[in-house]
Amino acid sequence: MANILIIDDELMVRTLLAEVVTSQGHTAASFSDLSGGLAHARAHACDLIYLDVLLPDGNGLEALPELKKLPSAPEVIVITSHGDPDGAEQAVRHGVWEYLHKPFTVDRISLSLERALSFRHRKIHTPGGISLHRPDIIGNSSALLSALNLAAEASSTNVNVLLQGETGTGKELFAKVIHQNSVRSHKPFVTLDCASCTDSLIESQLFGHVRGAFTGADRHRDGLLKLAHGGTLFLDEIGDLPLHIQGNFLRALETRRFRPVGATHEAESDFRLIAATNKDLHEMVRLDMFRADLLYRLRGLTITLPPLRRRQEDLPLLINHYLDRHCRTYGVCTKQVSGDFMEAVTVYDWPGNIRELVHALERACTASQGDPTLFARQLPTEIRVQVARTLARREGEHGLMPAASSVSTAHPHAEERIAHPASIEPHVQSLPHTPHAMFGLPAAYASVTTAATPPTLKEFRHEAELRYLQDVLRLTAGNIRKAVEITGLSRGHLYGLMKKHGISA
Ligand SMILES: Nc1ncnc2c1ncn2[C@@H]1O[C@H](COP(=O)(O)OP(=O)(O)OP(=O)(O)O)[C@@H](O)[C@H]1O
Repeated sequence: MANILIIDDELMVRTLLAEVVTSQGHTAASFSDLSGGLAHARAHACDLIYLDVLLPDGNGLEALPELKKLPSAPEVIVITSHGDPDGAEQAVRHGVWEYLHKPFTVDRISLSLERALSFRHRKIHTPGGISLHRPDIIGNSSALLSALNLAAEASSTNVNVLLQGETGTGKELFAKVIHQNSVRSHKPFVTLDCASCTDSLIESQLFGHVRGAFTGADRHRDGLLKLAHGGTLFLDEIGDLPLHIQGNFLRALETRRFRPVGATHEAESDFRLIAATNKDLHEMVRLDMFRADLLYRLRGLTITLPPLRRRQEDLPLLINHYLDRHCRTYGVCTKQVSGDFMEAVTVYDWPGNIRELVHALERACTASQGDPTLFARQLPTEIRVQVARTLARREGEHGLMPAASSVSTAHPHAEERIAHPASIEPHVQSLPHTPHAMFGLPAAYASVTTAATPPTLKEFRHEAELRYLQDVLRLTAGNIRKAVEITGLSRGHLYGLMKKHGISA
């Protein structure tokens, strides 16, 4: 049984809310003004407060900071007038559980009450907050955990969710996890990538069409809104939703009613919306490319996913996870990563985020074949080019490279097996290369992006191979046994390459 406080100046609203609350076995205390409600909240522990915005003695939203600090930390449902998106937005920004538009139905109140109390129950009974089942979302950085907390909150509510973040940060993954953890999990999760549909197609994709609605419409077809009934509609790249459809979609979002193309009657669907974008929707609103009222609606709860470069502490976990997966997929031996590999992935800024990391690991995995250790040279060339440039820039700025030992490693054993640049410093002090430059990238790298005629891939490979062999032999002081161990080549292959490049041990 929960204790519910109702603060609303309309008798009808107080009566309706109190009836629903008590019919579900909870207690209700009602007040028509803010001061009476606040006094009650200070004196009695509450689980949930229904709070009207416009009250005779003040604005309910202004009382939110005090209500949130109450020892019982109640959930708050703000009651706003219909068609007041700003009030709704403000309510959400104040961290309230949900907002209800007047007039509301008994069903709507019951549903929101049930969800708010179930959220509270889980919050109170789960140490450290609400749990979220997220086997596919890897990482424990604080930036990711903040996003996961919001996802947990989103999964306990029915509010619209807007996922923001650069490409490859996991927006679709989060959308699925929110759906899977919600009460709608047993219903469909329906996806539409707004960027991949033509303007003419997107309307019938969303709303469906009747037979004969347009040339080629030879039969009635349900749209995605309908298919998502009871479940979740995930609109990816919502910034690409054509302007002329945004109005109809907004209406569907507000009323859960819409008209299929060519139909005379409206259809209904109880869908929950999760939208994603990597565009700046506010800027699009400013440029009249996106409707402001739709943006307000979308932002019931906004989750911004951090780029990988802001959560580098997750790299070891992500690398382990995906290396294991790729090794299983390709049936190759389990891989470890070397210090220079970790350094490279830490220095690189991953503009394609986790998607790019996943592909880079896959390529490294296949490139390394039977070698149990991955080296930086097995990363895609573009990544190594960027790493080389960044390191060179840093060297220019600071006069020296960052210490290799400062780079975290996922596999300390790999470090033991592979001569760590830091551990061979005495050998190389007199050499023109710094330890990093030894296993850095050949000079041809710079010309790839700067020269008028960049080297061919063959020339580039040749130089990289030569430079690598020279560095390994310098590092091992010409010890072929050690060079074989480092390179992972057979003795015969190593000698063959040395001969090709005219190198003697
Ligand atoms: N935290 C994570 N843990 C493990 N894998 C992740 C994580 N985040 C994303 N991924 C993986 O990265 C890839 C890209 O993720 P996803 O498609 O969800 O990104 P997105 O932000 O929706 O990208 P886009 O904006 O380009 O559509 C997927 O393979 C996904 O499984």
